[in-house]
Amino acid sequence: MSALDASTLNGRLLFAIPKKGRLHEKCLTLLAGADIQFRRPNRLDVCLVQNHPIALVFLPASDIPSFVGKGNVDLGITGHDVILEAQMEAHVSETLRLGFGKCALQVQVPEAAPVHSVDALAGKRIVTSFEVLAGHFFADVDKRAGIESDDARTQIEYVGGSVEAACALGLADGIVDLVESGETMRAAGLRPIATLLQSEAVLIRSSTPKHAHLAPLIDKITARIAGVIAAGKYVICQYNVRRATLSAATAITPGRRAPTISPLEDPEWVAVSSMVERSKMADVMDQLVSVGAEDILIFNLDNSRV
Ligand SMILES: Nc1ncnc2c1ncn2[C@@H]1O[C@H](COP(=O)(O)OP(=O)(O)OP(=O)(O)O)[C@@H](O)[C@H]1O
Ligand SMILES: O=P(O)(O)OC[C@H]1O[C@H](OP(=O)(O)OP(=O)(O)O)[C@H](O)[C@@H]1O
Repeated sequence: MSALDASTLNGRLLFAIPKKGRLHEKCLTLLAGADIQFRRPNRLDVCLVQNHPIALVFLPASDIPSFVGKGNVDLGITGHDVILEAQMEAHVSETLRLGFGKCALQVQVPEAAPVHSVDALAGKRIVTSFEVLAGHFFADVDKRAGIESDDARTQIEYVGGSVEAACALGLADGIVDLVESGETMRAAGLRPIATLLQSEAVLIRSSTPKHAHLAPLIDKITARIAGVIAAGKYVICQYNVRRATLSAATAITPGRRAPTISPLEDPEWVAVSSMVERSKMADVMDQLVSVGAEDILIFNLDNSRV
């Protein structure tokens, strides 16, 4: 392919994807599920989609909120946390929660430190990659502690990564960092004392889009991605049940709109098919057995439009 220039991108919907890190691979899986086809040339952070008038732009997750918020890019996937850190929440609409990249932003201190609430960190040193959110949070802590002079305020120091090492290195009394499994925190000998926010990956678009003609394509891509997410979230539960206990069974599997009920050769029995949340599947099957359902089968969904 020849080198990209602005005219190649003209008229295309620009869709920002995290170029590396925790969200990257999951985004590629989503794009494949939505049949967004592309080949990314080595080292190029912009590439053309083959089957839609879209160009993918691979950017650091933390830069995506401002690109979308300022309207330079039409659509993006990033973390809810970095939208708040970039102070872009008024400039982007979070149109879909994507169900991955779930984590919490927490204040952490060394296991052995005699610190049990954030108030004990007032005026101390905090290291973080989230200096805006940590700054606002500790401004409140300082206020509660009656700290007014600039010299006495909690010091917020930015680092770009490996935040968890800061206390052991003697650089901080506490850190503000993301926690998912808690493995990194425990390995670094830290414990949480407060949660600033919960986050997950989200699909975002500009609140003040520059390219009105792209709205239908944005809606179509959003619907496709929603379908892929729903397909991962739900399973199809199918079973046979006596007509006499049908209402008890369908109360357990009401479906998203209504269950599908089909007659069987035996007039006393019906077959029921219904969408069930994957996380509730085992519980639902136990309950169906308890009301006399038989031949209970679960099917995965490859894709959906619900
Ligand atoms: N441990 C985690 N579990 C789940 N989601 C996470 C986790 N860490 C980060 N995230 C989410 O992924 C986003 C990107 O974080 P990640 O650490 O991958 O950044 P990055 O773009 O690779 O930058 P860097 O490598 O410079 O830290 C975060 O803003 C957050 O929403
Ligand atoms: O609770 P856990 O499951 O251990 O995940 C938390 C870790 O994940 C993130 O860092 P990442 O590994 O993405 O690397 P980074 O430190 O370079 O940002 C975050 O900054 C924590 O360090």
